[in-house]
Amino acid sequence: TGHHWGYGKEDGPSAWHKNYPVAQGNRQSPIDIIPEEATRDRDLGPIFLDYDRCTSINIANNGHSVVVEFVDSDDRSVIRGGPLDNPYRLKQFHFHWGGKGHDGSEHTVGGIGYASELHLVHWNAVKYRSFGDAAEAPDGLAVLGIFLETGDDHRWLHMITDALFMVKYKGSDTDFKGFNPKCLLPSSLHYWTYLGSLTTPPLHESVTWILLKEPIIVSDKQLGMFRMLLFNGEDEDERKRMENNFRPPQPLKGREVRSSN
Ligand SMILES: NS(=O)(=O)N=C1NCCCN1
Ligand SMILES: [Zn+2]
Repeated sequence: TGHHWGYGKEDGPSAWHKNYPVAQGNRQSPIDIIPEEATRDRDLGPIFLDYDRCTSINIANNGHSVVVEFVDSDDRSVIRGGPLDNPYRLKQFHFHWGGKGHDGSEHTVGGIGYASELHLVHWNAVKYRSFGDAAEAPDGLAVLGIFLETGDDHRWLHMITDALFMVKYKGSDTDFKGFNPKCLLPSSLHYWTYLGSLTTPPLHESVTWILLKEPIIVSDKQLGMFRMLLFNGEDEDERKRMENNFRPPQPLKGREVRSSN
């Protein structure tokens, strides 16, 4: 029942438009960011991440990615400033990655991909009464995107990779308390921003994207741990390694990309 979608040949990004026609809309994500074409906007101030009182709940394998969920029943952890008119509440973060030795980011920069991309998903609880309602509104969501580049071990990512064996199969989840995603931020909060969409079905055109220019560095070994996750559930015969769970860049359709100062 329902629309099953994935990242394979038959159910992957090129087929999503059949069940989700907005896939061919005018503000789809991800996109290729061309730095020299981005507008430096003097009115675009800094973003603020007030995560110090965030409350993580669990880590889960939803069959598409690995997701860490947060308590979002009050404004304990929000992103504000920059292009945003309201504070947006942190709801969850998840990753997209490639196969061994292959890039797996969703956004690209000057046509170049990164090894992986971290998405911190926030919703506008000032204007909307639930994440679901916000997800269907043009100013409902704000997703902070952080690129991951391979190099040295990331000193805090092990807190996540150490938990991945507990969520190997689709539909599995385990407690994951006391994790503050502030430890996954690069040193600079300079960013690009543009109006786009969710990069997975239902592909709602409700996201103000904020992409940090500076990537974080993680090791090949740490990234390899994500590839031990499986797309399939424990009850299914076929084992499908979770990798290449990214949508490729979509047409810009005349949109402006702005750059922070
Ligand atoms: N990759 S994405 O744009 O964040 N897509 C999402 N879809 C479902 C809800 C959370 N985010
Ligand atoms: Zn995502």
